[in-house]
Amino acid sequence: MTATIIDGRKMADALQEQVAAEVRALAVDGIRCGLATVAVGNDYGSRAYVTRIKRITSRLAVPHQAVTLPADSTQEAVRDTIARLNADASVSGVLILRPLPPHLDEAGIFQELSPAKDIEAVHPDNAGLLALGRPRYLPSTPASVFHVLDEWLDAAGEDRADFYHRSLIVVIGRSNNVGKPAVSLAYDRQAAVESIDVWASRSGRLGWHTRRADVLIVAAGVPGLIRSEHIREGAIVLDVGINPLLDPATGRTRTVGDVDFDDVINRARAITPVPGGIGPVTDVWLVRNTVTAARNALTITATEPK
Ligand SMILES: NC(=O)C1=CN([C@@H]2O[C@H](COP(=O)(O)OP(=O)(O)OC[C@H]3O[C@@H](n4cnc5c(N)ncnc54)[C@H](OP(=O)(O)O)[C@@H]3O)[C@@H](O)[C@H]2O)C=CC1
Ligand SMILES: Nc1nc(=O)c2c([nH]1)NC[C@@H]1CN(c3ccc(C(=O)N[C@@H](CCC(=O)O)C(=O)O)cc3)C=[N+]21
Repeated sequence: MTATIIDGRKMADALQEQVAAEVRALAVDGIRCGLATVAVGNDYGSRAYVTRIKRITSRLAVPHQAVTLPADSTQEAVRDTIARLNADASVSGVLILRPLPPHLDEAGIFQELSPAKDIEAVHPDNAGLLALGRPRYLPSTPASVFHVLDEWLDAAGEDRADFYHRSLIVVIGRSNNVGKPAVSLAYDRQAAVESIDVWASRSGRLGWHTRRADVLIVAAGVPGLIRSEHIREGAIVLDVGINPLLDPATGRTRTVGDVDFDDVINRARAITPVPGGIGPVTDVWLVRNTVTAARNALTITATEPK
C-alpha cells in the first residue's frame, strides 16, 4: 500500500480564508485583536514557529508582539512580561513557547496568564475545561491534528463517527500542550485511546503499542522514531515533530518530523509530511484562537481569579 499524502498546506489555506473573514468581522464590530508570543531562550521548533507566526499574522493583518527573553531569564522576569501582556488591551491572546529553560517553573508561569488570553489552554482553568470536554480554547497543535484527520476522513468518504468509534488512536508523547490535549480530543470523539511516552521506547515496547494503532499521532521530538515496522498496514500516521536535521553535504539545516516518511509511506493508508502537514494548520489555528479570544475579552474579565 502506498499512502495518500495529506496536504496540510491546502487545508491551512482553506482554514485561513475562514479566519480572514473572522478578522474582518472583528474590525466591523470594532473589536481589537492581537497576538503576543513569549519565547525564552533559543529552541529550534520555537524559532521555526515564531517565523511562521510573523508571516501569517502579517498576511491576516493581526498585530503580533514577539517578545524574546534570554535563556537565563529569572522566573520574576518572565512573570513581569506576562503581567504586562495581561494588562495590554491590544493583546487578546498570549502564546508562551515551550520548552522553557529547565530552571523555570513552567506550571507557575502558565498560572500567571489571564485565562481569557490563554489561547493554548495551559492555565489550570482552561486545561481543566478541556479535560472535562468543555473547552474554552482548543490548543492549536492538537486541534490541528484532529482538524486534519476529520477533513481527511470526510474527503475519503468515511463516516467520522463510525470511524472513530471503531478506531484505536495511539498518541506518542504526553506533553501538556500536545500529547495530553490530543488524548482529550480523541476521548471527545469516543475513540479508543492509548497514550505512551519515552518509557515505551526504553522498555522496548514502542512497536507493541504503535502496531495496534489505527491512527498514530507522533509528538515526541525524535527524528526517525517511527519506521514502517512500527505501524500496522493501513494505519493513518500524523506527524507532529519539528526537528532540525543538518545536511552534511550542504551544511544547511532543514526541518524533519518524527516519522521516517519515505519508509512509512509504503505501509500507511495516509500520512502527513513535514514540512507541509500539521504545522501550517497549527499556524492558522493560533490566529483563529486569537480572534476567539478577542470576542471572549468582552465577556471574561482580564482580572478574574486565577
Ligand atoms: N507541528 C506542530 O504544530 C508542532 C510541533 N511540535 C513539535 O512536536 C514535538 C513534541 O513537542 P512537545 O510535545 O512540546 O515536546 P516535549 O518534549 O514537551 O514532550 C515530548 C514527549 O514525547 C515523549 N518522548 C520523548 N522521546 C520519546 C521516545 N523515544 N519514545 C516515546 N516517547 C518519547 C516524552 O516522554 P516523557 O514524558 O516520558 O519524557 C514526552 O512525553 C517537538 O518536535 C516539537 O517541536 C510541537 C508543537 C506544535
Ligand atoms: N506552547 C507551544 N505551542 C506550540 O505549538 C509550539 C511550541 N510551544 N513550541 C515550538 C513548537 C513548534 N511548533 C511549530 C508549529 C508549526 C510549524 C510550521 O508551520 N512549520 C512549517 C515549516 C517547517 C520548516 O520548514 O521549518 C511546516 O511544518 O510546514 C513549526 C513549528 C509549534 N510549537
